Amino acid sequence: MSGRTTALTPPADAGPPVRHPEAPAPGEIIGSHYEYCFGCGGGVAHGLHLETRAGEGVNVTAEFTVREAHQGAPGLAHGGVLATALDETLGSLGWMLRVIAVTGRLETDFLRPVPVGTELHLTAEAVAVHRRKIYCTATGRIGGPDGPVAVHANAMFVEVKIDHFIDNGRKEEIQAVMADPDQVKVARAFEVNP
Ligand SMILES: CCCCC/C=C\C/C=C\C/C=C\C/C=C\CCCC(=O)SCCNC(=O)CCNC(=O)[C@H](O)C(C)(C)COP(=O)(O)OP(=O)(O)OC[C@H]1O[C@@H](n2cnc3c(N)ncnc32)[C@H](O)[C@@H]1OP(=O)(O)O
Repeated sequence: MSGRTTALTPPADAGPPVRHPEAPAPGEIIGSHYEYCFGCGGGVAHGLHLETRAGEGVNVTAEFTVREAHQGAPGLAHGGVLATALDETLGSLGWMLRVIAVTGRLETDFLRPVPVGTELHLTAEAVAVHRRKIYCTATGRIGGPDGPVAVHANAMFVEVKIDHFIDNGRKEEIQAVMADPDQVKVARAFEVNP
């Protein structure tokens, strides 16, 4: 056992999340961070193709249409796919704080079944920051921004440096992204973080 707490309640000395001055403007679409990301990449045929927009605070919204390839039970979305949609939306909060962060812990409540063909409307918000830890929540609603809540997550992301990917990713893919000027631009955007 690591001895670390698994609680998703921020510690008493956590601070409020602060929107970075160079965060994308409210309403701006936050493009995919990686073409082959299962959550947002355009290069993954059966991926979620999630499209995320910046909010006014340290928050984002996103939409995802459940397709045949995303089923668990007949005609219903797989729970893991729904968790992925929440995870991906939460991952985009890094753009609002201008840090790279990976999921440390993700706790998901599944409140309603989600049929194939549903447009799931997602929101995510950072609620507190403690050292490298970002505490956040996300909600997915059926059919529209005010639709019934189908899924909800509480999560804790951990800030990392770009080396997290360079050191741990498979060489083939790392070399390919480093040779792609658009991808290097995405990585650099996070490195300049005053
Ligand atoms: C140029 C090439 C690269 C190009 C890359 C392209 C683009 C990059 C841009 C954006 C990409 C960003 C993210 C991806 C985006 C979206 C996808 C959705 C998000 C994901 O899908 S992402 C994948 C799933 N995710 C992982 O693959 C993480 C695997 N994991 C680890 O890599 C380590 O585990 C890590 C780094 C999490 C921590 O490791 P570490 O050694 O850095 O730090 P440490 O362990 O000290 O933790 C520090 C503090 O967090 C606390 N803490 C940690 N884990 C905890 C837990 N589970 N529960 C409770 N507390 C926890 C500790 O207790 C301590 O707390 P305290 O500060 O209070 O002591």
